[in-house]
Amino acid sequence: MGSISNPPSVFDLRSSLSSVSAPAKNGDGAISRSDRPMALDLKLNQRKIVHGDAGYVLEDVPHFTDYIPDAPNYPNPLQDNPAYSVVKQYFVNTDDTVARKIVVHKGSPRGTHFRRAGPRQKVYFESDEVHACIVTCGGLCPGLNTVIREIVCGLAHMYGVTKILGIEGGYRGFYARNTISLTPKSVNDIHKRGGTILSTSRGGHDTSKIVDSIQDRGINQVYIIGGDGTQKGASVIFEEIQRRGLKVAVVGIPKTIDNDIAVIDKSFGFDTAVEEAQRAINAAHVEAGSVENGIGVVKLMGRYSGFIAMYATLASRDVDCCLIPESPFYLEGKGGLFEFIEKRLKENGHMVLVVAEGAGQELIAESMRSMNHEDASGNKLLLDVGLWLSQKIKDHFSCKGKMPINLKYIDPTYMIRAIPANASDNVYCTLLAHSALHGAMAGYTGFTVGPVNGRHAYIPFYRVTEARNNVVITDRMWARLLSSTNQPSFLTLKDIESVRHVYSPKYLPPIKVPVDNNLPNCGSSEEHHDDHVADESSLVNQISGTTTKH
Ligand SMILES: Nc1ncnc2c1ncn2[C@@H]1O[C@H](COP(=O)(O)OP(=O)(O)OP(=O)(O)O)[C@@H](O)[C@H]1O
Ligand SMILES: O=P(O)(O)OC[C@H]1O[C@](O)(CO)[C@@H](O)[C@@H]1O
Ligand SMILES: [Mg+2]
Repeated sequence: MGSISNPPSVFDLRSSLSSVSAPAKNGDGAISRSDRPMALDLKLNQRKIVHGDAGYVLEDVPHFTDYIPDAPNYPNPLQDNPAYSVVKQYFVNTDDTVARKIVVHKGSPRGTHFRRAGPRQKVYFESDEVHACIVTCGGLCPGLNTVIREIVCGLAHMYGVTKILGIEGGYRGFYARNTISLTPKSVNDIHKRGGTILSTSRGGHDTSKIVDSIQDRGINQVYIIGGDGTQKGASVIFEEIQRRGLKVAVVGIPKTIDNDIAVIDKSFGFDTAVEEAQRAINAAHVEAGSVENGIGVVKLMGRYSGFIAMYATLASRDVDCCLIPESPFYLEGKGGLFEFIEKRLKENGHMVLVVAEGAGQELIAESMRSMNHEDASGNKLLLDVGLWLSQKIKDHFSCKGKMPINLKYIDPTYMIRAIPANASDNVYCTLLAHSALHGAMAGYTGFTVGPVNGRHAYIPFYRVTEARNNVVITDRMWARLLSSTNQPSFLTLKDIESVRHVYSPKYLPPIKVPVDNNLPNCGSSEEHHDDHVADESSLVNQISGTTTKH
């Protein structure tokens, strides 16, 4: 496939380890601790990067043979399976890779690629040797049970695996709970239920206790379903397993209702959540449209990323304003939210506002002077922006001389994630589960599965854990939203330039917030805030829209 380069932080494990003399192994095929060569320790956890012609780069995932050079392999039993053996080219070509970027220019380098997911001709487990386990961590997401079901049924029906354990209650279940046996019969109907039959948790990641439990139980395939935190946890479990020289495949299946996992096209359950959010937005629209100066406020999930709010808004077309964590906003003065609400009420007599739970946190902190609480996993605990914003709007319009309003606040947050997956998410979950188990059977480990530009791929853990997927407010999708709602962008040209250069909510420049500590604030809405005065330049016009919404 091309030459392998060795820049300082990059090196090819397979070629380097082939020069390490084969160490002694214990009964389960693992290299015993005392016999493990130093070279192995030093070369573990390095990235596998292969360079090819014309700027081609493969960011490969680890394989058993990287640290167990003489791991035996066997023909894939699928070749004798009547359902699959008739499929032309059922097995993936070992050289198939998936491009990270598909929009390219003449002469641009071929760029980063990932190994294509799917069944291989050779497997590194015999069917009766496999002892798999499945764990779900983090928050709920539609489709969790479908993924569990499809891993169990896929392993059983395609590879004849009979030993599959469910780890209950997330990571801490490895060392603090009993396991449950999973069979195709016991999981048959679970995709019709929301939640996870294995239950889940935050916190409790104790790497050595988890790996001890895996080793003690003789587990050799670990399927870990969860979000960004879970994938970080899976990555350190994999590192420890590799350090101990165990033949154990560690596979991450990305789960996040917020759609904030990098590289993959979309996370499962996201479409279902967006669909369910429509019901709340419809209710807000009906309520707002049935009274004079009605305002419907809907809070949707999205801790750091506003994808659910953005897509729910775009899908609904009833939303007048969408606020997300990535796009700072302000309330008072020219170009502020209150001015926009007043304008829209005068034009239409009602309006709907969708706010992602992570939006406006700095504004709330400013007026409440409290923040920085964390959950068991270390995630920031958010202040309730929906309640806060509703109160602020009510206070503003209750001032003498302002128009009377009728505001209804709808908070469907948990309702959009505690439901079963819709049809397309269910199919997507099947593909994820199959990609995961084909990869584990083929000896790959330390990877996350997911679609990249429509093709399923094996992605190294570091790729999905080192950055978060955010709505890019200088991209066309956010511009589409702004032109659909015709809301102000709340940004100056300077802000736009800053987000272009360093895109991440935590790097957003501090926004000058009008003083709003005294409730209710009946200050003049004519007050000018120069930092936010809408600039008439073409860029601002392009993203803020100018026409009236009906
Ligand atoms: N950096 C980390 N290293 C090891 N384990 C981690 C790390 N971050 C999180 N975890 C563990 O991963 C599990 C899930 O993390 P978290 O609660 O952040 O949810 P998540 O996987 O990000 O899902 P969600 O999308 O619901 O937030 C927890 O048990 C937590 O202890
Ligand atoms: O209340 P819990 O279970 O901690 O989950 C809430 C969080 O989980 C998510 O759904 C996913 O991270 C966020 O949108 C939300 O902030
Ligand atoms: Mg998370």
